[in-house]
Amino acid sequence: MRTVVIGSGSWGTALAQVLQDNHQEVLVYGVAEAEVNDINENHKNSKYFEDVELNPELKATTDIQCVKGADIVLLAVPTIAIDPICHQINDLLDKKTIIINVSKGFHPETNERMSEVIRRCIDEDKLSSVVSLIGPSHAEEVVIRLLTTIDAISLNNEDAVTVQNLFSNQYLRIYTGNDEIGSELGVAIKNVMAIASGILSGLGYQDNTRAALITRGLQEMIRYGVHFGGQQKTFMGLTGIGDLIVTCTSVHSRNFEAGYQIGKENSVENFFKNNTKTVEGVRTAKIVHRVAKENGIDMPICEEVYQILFNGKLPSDCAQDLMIRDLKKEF
Ligand SMILES: NC(=O)C1=CN([C@@H]2O[C@H](COP(=O)(O)OP(=O)(O)OC[C@H]3O[C@@H](n4cnc5c(N)ncnc54)[C@H](OP(=O)(O)O)[C@@H]3O)[C@@H](O)[C@H]2O)C=CC1
Ligand SMILES: O=C(CO)COP(=O)(O)O
Repeated sequence: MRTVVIGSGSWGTALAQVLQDNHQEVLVYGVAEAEVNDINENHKNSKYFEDVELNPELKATTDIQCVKGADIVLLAVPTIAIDPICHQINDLLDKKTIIINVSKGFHPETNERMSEVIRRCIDEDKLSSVVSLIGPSHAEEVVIRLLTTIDAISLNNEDAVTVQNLFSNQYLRIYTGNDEIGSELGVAIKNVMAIASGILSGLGYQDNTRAALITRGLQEMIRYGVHFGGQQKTFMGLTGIGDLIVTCTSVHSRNFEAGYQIGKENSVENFFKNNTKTVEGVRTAKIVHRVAKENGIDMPICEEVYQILFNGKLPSDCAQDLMIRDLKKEF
């Protein structure tokens, strides 16, 4: 099986290295020449991983033609780039290909999940199926081979098992599943919760508050996911509580880090002025606000994050407002 990884950022590099470690045929395609040269010449991707020595066999290219003849294409670009990238590669694919999605979020205009975007953009005769390879996994840890478990989620079980076998090894364990809706909604919305968790930490709140955020945040994820056809049990798994924990508690999380700065400064101004990182939860907060309103889904934590990011509400006021809402039963 020949795999092309589109995106020479942090997750693309870490996942390509997994395949290289597994002695699979793999090539990274990147738009940034500096990243591609760094991988080929120095066996590093210093922009994302500083001094980490990559598998020296790993190779990268800036030539998109490399997609031709691929059995598997793994898309490791931000959600906003999935639609244009799919249109770009559609003309180059020459057989039924497994497309692996690892992005967490929604299409910025249509609200589609990533699998839906890919199925819309890739011709039916060129697509075997979409497999979402998602779960609690910071690239910074996978790239140094720390033990990690994630899911290969697909409507096509055979392709999910193919991906499971290709990527699994002694430091990465892949489970399969078929609840595409529940899984993709879980990993998208947890990014909003990670921003909330960072905000609360930046404001000075500690362990009790984070436990409350994770527990009540999970209820919001379930409410939203089940409304759109996801299975409740999925949210108890790697793409639900698993991914929620890892991003709400980790210094590696860019969503948490963004929230932390916003909470610390009690303002979004500097974040929006200076941020250059992929912080998917920001766009997701906007979409969840819109969709939840249209569908009458109660998402109080997501709504406060939206108000902070886009309506100028003070983070400290949001934390207090969540506490003084009408009292109710837990379940
Ligand atoms: N990093 C992680 O630990 C994890 C990330 N994810 C998800 O993976 C997705 C990708 O994130 P991640 O790798 O972290 O992001 P990064 O910011 O680390 O890297 C993104 C890469 O995509 C490139 N890129 C952007 N637009 C295009 C395009 N149109 N064509 C080709 N390349 C493009 C960027 O190039 P340039 O440098 O030139 O901007 C960069 O190399 C996100 O949805 C994220 O939520 C999921 C699990 C773990
Ligand atoms: O999705 C992730 C870990 O599972 C990565 O989180 P961040 O995008 O917040 O860094």
